[in-house]
Amino acid sequence: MEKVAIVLLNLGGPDSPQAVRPFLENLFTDPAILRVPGFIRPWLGKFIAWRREKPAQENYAIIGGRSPLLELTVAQGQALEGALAGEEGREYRCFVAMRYWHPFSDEAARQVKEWGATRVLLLPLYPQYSTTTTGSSQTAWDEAAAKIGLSVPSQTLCCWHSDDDFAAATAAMVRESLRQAQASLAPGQKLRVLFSAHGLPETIVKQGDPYQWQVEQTVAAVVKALDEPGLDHVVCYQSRVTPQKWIGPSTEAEIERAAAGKVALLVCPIAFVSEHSETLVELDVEYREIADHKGVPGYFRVPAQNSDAAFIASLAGLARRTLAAERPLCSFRGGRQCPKTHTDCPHAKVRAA
Ligand SMILES: C=CC1=C(C)c2cc3[nH]c(cc4nc(cc5[nH]c(cc1n2)c(C)c5CCC(=O)O)C(CCC(=O)O)=C4C)c(C)c3C=C
Ligand SMILES: [Fe+2]
Ligand SMILES: [Fe+2]
Repeated sequence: MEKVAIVLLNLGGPDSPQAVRPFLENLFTDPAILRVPGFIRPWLGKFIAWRREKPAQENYAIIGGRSPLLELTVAQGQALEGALAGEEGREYRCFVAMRYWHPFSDEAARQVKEWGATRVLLLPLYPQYSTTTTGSSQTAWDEAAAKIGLSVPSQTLCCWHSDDDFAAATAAMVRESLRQAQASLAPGQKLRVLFSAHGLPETIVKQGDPYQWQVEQTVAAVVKALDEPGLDHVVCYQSRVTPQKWIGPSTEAEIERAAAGKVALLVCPIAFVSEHSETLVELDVEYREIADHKGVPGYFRVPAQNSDAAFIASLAGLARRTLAAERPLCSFRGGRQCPKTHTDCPHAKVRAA
């Protein structure tokens, strides 16, 4: 019997107000996030975390003082186990490895070893590859696996930005939200879909990160699956947290543009597949307030995928095809071949500057 451990890689989030500061310290001392010389990073990272603690705590306070990410990721794992169950000769078990808060990679690697996995599939819950997310998690996993002495064959499902089934599952959710939004708007009211992705400092994209290009591929695939001729839509970026220039247009700028044009908005989070502080607070509270204040004639949001059955089925298909090597395998396996630019991956392309 083959025992396949599917390790869900995710960001993690604080589980109490006291955890916000150490969570932020873990995030801002990650070399994939804070790209400054190593001797400055611990000091600068801790300083930025100290500065960010209060606003972040205030955000988490709105959703009960903690991130919902762990529960939602565990539920996705259970649903995925259900979708993969019953295969002859193979048993699947899902594990969760968070990058910046518990359970960390070494906790997950220990569990995988104890379970007696004969094979590992790393499944990042980020549809698009970024050196700051999947790349960073892969590095952390490799270090943890080496430390724990877990040495079974391992594959990484590095990115799935334009997978047909993922795009169809997302499009079905957008279609349902479009229908609800249109039903509550006055006849003839113009509506635009904002596909809002987490932003990234522009320098990181210039260094070869394929994230922005992959976000655009996701949006193109979802719009194609939606099949709504003439759909007014735009890709934009939210959650800027450092003073550098981040990729744009920003979601806030798009809200202002919609207000000026008297266009209603349906906002669809496109780079993260669970609800979290940036959907529940930034999109649902902060941006909604801006939209109301500026006079946007309607503001709606598409829910995140969470454990939506069609979405989970798309992950199951991706996992099966990757294990069977039917899906073009990314050269980014084991974190050794293209950890920096990821450019030699067959399904990653750096966006032209
Ligand atoms: C330079 C800083 C950051 C980069 C680069 C970055 C990239 C990045 N992040 C996500 C997804 C999430 N990030 C989340 C929280 C979060 N991210 C940063 C900073 C950067 N992220 C901070 C400081 C925080 C903490 C919250 C805050 O201070 O406001 C989350 C939410 C986690 C939760 O709610 O539990 C997600 C999700 C992506 C996809 C990405 C790059 C592509
Ligand atoms: Fe982030
Ligand atoms: Fe890839």
